Amino acid sequence: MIDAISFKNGTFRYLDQRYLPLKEIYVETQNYLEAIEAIKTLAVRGAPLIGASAGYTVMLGINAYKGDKAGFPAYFANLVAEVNASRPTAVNLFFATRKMQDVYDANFENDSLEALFAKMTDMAYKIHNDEIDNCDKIARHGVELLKQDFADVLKTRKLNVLTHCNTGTLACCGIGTALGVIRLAYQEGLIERVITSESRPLLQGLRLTAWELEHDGIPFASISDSSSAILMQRGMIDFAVTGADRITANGDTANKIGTYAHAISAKYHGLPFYIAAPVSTIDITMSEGSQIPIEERDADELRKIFGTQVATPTTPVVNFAFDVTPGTLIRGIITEKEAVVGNYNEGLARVVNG
Ligand SMILES: CSC[C@H]1O[C@H](OP(=O)(O)O)[C@H](O)[C@@H]1O
Repeated sequence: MIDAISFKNGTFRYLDQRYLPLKEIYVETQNYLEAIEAIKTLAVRGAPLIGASAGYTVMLGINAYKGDKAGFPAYFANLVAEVNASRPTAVNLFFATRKMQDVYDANFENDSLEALFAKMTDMAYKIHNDEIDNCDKIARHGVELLKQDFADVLKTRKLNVLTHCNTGTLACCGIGTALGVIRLAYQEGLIERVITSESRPLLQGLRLTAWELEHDGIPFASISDSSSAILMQRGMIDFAVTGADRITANGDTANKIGTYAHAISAKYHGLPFYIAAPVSTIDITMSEGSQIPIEERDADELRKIFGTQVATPTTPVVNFAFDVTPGTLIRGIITEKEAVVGNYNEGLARVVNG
């Protein structure tokens, strides 16, 4: 499996995804500010991977602390605030720093700093390992839902699936969320071909998902984001499944920009649209999607294509990195605990609190 991130002997190591698929460049750092920059610049990206990286980033910051116990609370509070400020939409980041905060809250008073840091290190590894395990469970629940929804079609043929952005090992630590469902479905003979939309402007689909599928030998074709409607119209797509960065209590889902357009087109063509995501992506403190902070990124991400100027430097740009798909457009939200089909307020509360 691709080694997207790891943490060993106080060093955070990551595959810099900005250079994929043409170059595989690994970076090692013990500096938490460098790790934060890697998250900000999408050198490491993908909601579950951002969460795992945030846990390790907190560990880098803790390991750099040279003061006494009395000074640690203020240092730790600032460290968590800096990590939380790296990217606003993927709730997994805040889920991870919350888990590290919980270990601090439960143990700071009675533990030495050394004992506390050992427990926080364990938590950082747990966050990462849990996301790896979650992918396998999500994949299983997703395949069972596909077998249920396409029972008749699967008697005579395999399915063609659209996915957006990258939700594989590069984004999720394990086999992936949406791409994990696709990988297992392919292994079990359900999938004919994967359609990967390029995911402008940073091309996570064209660069990263294509690289992972090519690596696996799974049949696929890449398309421009605006091509999904004609492929649906021509019967070249049977369903779509994507990941998520934040899912609110009613099932509204923030994901890579372009997801909403695919979901509208799927609805128009009568095709099911699924979301695959771990429970760490569900934020039931938010009742609906309009509350989700949507990251706006630098205008040059559109004006340039990987360093090549394609628009004038003064071209006005609106560059939302995510959009929100209403739960009403989503057939099912597939988590590691179960696939929630409709009635999201009740079902998502069940998987979060259960
Ligand atoms: C399962 S990864 C979730 C999510 O993260 C990606 O965003 P980014 O590449 O900006 O980190 C994309 O929205 C994926 O679907």
